[in-house]
Amino acid sequence: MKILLTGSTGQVGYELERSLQGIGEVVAVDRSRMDLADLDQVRSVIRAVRPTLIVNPAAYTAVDKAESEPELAYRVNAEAPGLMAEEAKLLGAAMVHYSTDYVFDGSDPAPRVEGDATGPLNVYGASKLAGEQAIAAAGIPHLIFRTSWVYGMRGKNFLLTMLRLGRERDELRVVNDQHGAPTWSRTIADTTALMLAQAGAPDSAWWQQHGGVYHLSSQGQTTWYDFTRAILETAGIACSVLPISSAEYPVPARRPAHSVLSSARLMAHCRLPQWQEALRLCLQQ
Ligand SMILES: NC(=O)C1=CN([C@@H]2O[C@H](COP(=O)(O)OP(=O)(O)OC[C@H]3O[C@@H](n4cnc5c(N)ncnc54)[C@H](OP(=O)(O)O)[C@@H]3O)[C@@H](O)[C@H]2O)C=CC1
Ligand SMILES: Cc1cn([C@H]2C[C@H](O)[C@@H](COP(=O)(O)OP(=O)(O)O[C@H]3O[C@@H](C)C(=O)[C@@H](O)[C@H]3O)O2)c(=O)[nH]c1=O
Ligand SMILES: [Mg+2]
Repeated sequence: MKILLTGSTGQVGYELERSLQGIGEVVAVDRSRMDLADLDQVRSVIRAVRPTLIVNPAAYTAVDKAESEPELAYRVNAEAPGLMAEEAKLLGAAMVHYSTDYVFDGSDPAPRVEGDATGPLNVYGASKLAGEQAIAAAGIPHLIFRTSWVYGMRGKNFLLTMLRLGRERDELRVVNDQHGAPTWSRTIADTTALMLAQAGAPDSAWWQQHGGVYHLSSQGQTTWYDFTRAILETAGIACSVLPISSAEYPVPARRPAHSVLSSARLMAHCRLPQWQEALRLCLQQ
């Protein structure tokens, strides 16, 4: 199996490059080789590589910036994945894609299941939802993993931000009214590989039976405030943390209050760690 992997410089893409080695021959392309904002380039790279499987963790992930760059966010998060799916169809290839808890409006505190009504509150979430819909519309074998609050020891993420700020400052103010599940990039990559090992080639019956959208998050839930406390405590950093409301932390994009995902569908296939366990393992690296 020949795998075209995008976004290999990102948190999830970096881990995938390693996790997918056992699944097939990985052709990793970064932005310099395939810019998702350049749809002609996306098409020509896919036609040159001729993959059996496209794995697409590349995305426009700057949630606040997206509010002032909606066109670019939609091109990268919706049009490019839609085009990848159309090209996959021509090749008889399958596609793995990633989406977000921010497709939900967060009004319901109960964990969201895959079929629940969506209602993104911000441009990023809306553009990611449009990407999901474009892939589904192509009618190809596909897996879309919706994950949440991704962190790891590289790239830009909340964990690294808090480790830095916690060392620099005496006190942090962190929102305590947004609920979700922090998810380690390695959990996402390893789970992807596990599912692909079960799935087999794009023409196998597995895709018909088990394809579609899956929620993929750590188990349990927390708030950004409690996550920060756990990060600092686990890393042994002394810094006081003050819980605040979202209103006290003004930013351009609205975030959902409750975006906990139920990963029950996925857990019929594999195990997912508690968020505290994954955090501990990540910080041990
Ligand atoms: N980060 C999070 O908290 C969450 C992420 N997700 C989803 O998970 C997936 C993986 O996210 P994650 O790894 O965290 O994202 P990162 O922000 O860590 O990485 C994004 C990747 O996309 C690449 N990229 C961005 N714009 C372009 C472009 N125009 N052309 C080519 N490549 C581009 C980046 O390249 P470069 O290094 O050149 O910028 C980088 O490799 C995404 O689909 C995201 O929407 C879902 C929930 C939470
Ligand atoms: C740095 C900082 C942030 N915050 C708040 C802002 C925000 O509400 C929350 C988290 O900050 P972030 O900017 O990391 O959050 P955000 O960029 O919204 O993270 C999201 O990214 C996208 C890509 C996703 O798909 C989501 O699942 C989610 O992970 O913490 C504080 O309250 N205090 C602080 O000192
Ligand atoms: Mg962010």
